[in-house]
Amino acid sequence: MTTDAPATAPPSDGFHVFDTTLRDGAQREGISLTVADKLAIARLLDEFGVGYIEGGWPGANPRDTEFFQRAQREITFRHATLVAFGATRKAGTAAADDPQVKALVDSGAPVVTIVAKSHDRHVELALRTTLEENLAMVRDTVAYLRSRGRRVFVDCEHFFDGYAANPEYARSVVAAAHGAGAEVVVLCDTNGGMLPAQVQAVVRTVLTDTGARLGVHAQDDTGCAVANTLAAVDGGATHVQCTANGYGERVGNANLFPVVAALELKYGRRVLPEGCLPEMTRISHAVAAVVNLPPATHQPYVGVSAFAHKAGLHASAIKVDPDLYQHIDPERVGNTMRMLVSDMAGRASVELKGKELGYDLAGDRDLVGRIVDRTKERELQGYSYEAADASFELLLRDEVLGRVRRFFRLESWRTITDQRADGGLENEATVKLWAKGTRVVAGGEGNGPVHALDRALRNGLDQTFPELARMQLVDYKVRILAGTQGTESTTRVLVTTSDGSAEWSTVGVADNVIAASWQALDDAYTFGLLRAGLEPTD
Ligand SMILES: CC(=O)SCCNC(=O)CCNC(=O)[C@H](O)C(C)(C)COP(=O)(O)OP(=O)(O)OC[C@H]1O[C@@H](n2cnc3c(N)ncnc32)[C@H](O)[C@@H]1OP(=O)(O)O
Ligand SMILES: CC(=O)C(=O)O
Repeated sequence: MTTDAPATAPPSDGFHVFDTTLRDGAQREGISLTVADKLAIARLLDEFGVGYIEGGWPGANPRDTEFFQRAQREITFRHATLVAFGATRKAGTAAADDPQVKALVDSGAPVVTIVAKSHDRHVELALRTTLEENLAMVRDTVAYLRSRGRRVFVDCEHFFDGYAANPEYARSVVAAAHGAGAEVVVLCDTNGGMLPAQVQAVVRTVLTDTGARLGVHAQDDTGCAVANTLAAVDGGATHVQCTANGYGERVGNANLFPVVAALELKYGRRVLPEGCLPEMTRISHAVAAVVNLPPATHQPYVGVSAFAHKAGLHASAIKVDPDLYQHIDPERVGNTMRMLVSDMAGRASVELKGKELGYDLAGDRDLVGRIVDRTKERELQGYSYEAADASFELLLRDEVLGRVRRFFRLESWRTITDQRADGGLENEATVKLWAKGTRVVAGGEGNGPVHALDRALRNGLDQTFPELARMQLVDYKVRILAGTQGTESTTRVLVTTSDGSAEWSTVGVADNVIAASWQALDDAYTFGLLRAGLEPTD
């Protein structure tokens, strides 16, 4: 991939999806990527089918320099071209003598993006040079990189603010870059303060005035980065710079996923290779896992809540046709529709949820009505079934069967916490249970009373149900529901359990946190045993 030979440009009508997660995305507070992380993200973005991956700023730090060396050795890109980012030469030096520019060539990346000042005030205050010298810096750097066989994109920093202050100068920077051989001149809303109508108008005018191929790079400080990116496309831009999940400096950048989905599904523009769009949800979540941030649940298109329906009225229409309350079929972006059951549910919500869980409730109005009523009663007591699918499934199952069937029944539990004089705490629990007709008494110790209770329960049941060994609690949340009553408040406990191949969530509600935890644990293991294919005997 390393080359000093002339690079081949893509077809002139080829729209560019340019990803800068590894450069601008990494500028987000809280993200710190290793080289291995960057390689993993580059692979994911290539799988997703973006055209360009800006990998970082070679020469600015050893990590980015190493990334370019390793990416070209270790990754066979199927769709993407690797891009190195840097700046125009320093004022008063030749581009060939500027170590920063040399590092861009040495990176071996076939495409280089250079950031250039296009706002006169920035040239004078930040660069501390003349307007004419800045134009020369742009021309020289582009021409030098072209002479070394690189395709060049120029990011005009603060373009829209600069255009508002001095349109003639901002335009002259675009013309200088274009004239020197830049393939795309990217108009940047660096401070993120623009609104869509402004962006569209400026892009359209600059396109007419300069004839340069234009791109857009929008920061999200007004919450309009995606809209501004699409407005630029409306104005004639054919290159969009985005980041996965909108990661980026300050509040972030234009989010790659809604931008690409809008271009493909709303504009009808093919910007990804065939078959890549349905990978979108998986890729978004996988990138979040690598950067070690939780995936945003309410992110458009790819969030777990993007197609989750809670209101009963919505469900009743969705039962007839999902299109009535969804702007697209979620499968087109690899997501799924989900029904949430809560006290806002109606019969249709329960029927659809039942179907999702494998129960055909259609045609039994009384049964569905009983499930709705029971759900609403329990929600009033503090249960929350939208976050506890497994507990809802047990409730539904009990109603369908007309009675409660379980693998084990509680006789009693007890926990003891000892505070020792040396400050240490000891927690013990005892459970008395009935399972398969046998009375079981078991104890357990733990680093808290709930942990001890969980251990006691498992100690009591592990001989009878060896399947429990595969299950473990992966999350435990407590919420106090009636805050005004202080320590007498009702407590809701949500537990998430995993058997290594799936996770499920259960809920318990009681005045006492340990009693609420017991209910959630009871549901968790009951559901797990059902999932393992066992039938309750009791
Ligand atoms: C809008 C954006 O997000 S652009 C991307 C910004 N990304 C980053 O800054 C991350 C990586 N940056 C770095 O590692 C460092 O800032 C480096 C290595 C690039 C430079 O570090 P230093 O040499 O110590 O300089 P420092 O960061 O203090 O200042 C930047 C210098 O670049 C100059 N500069 C800023 N923009 C440009 C430009 N478009 N063209 C040329 N020079 C520029 C500044 O005037 C300043 O020059 P000076 O050193 O003569 O004062
Ligand atoms: C180039 C860039 O990151 C910006 O102008 O915001």
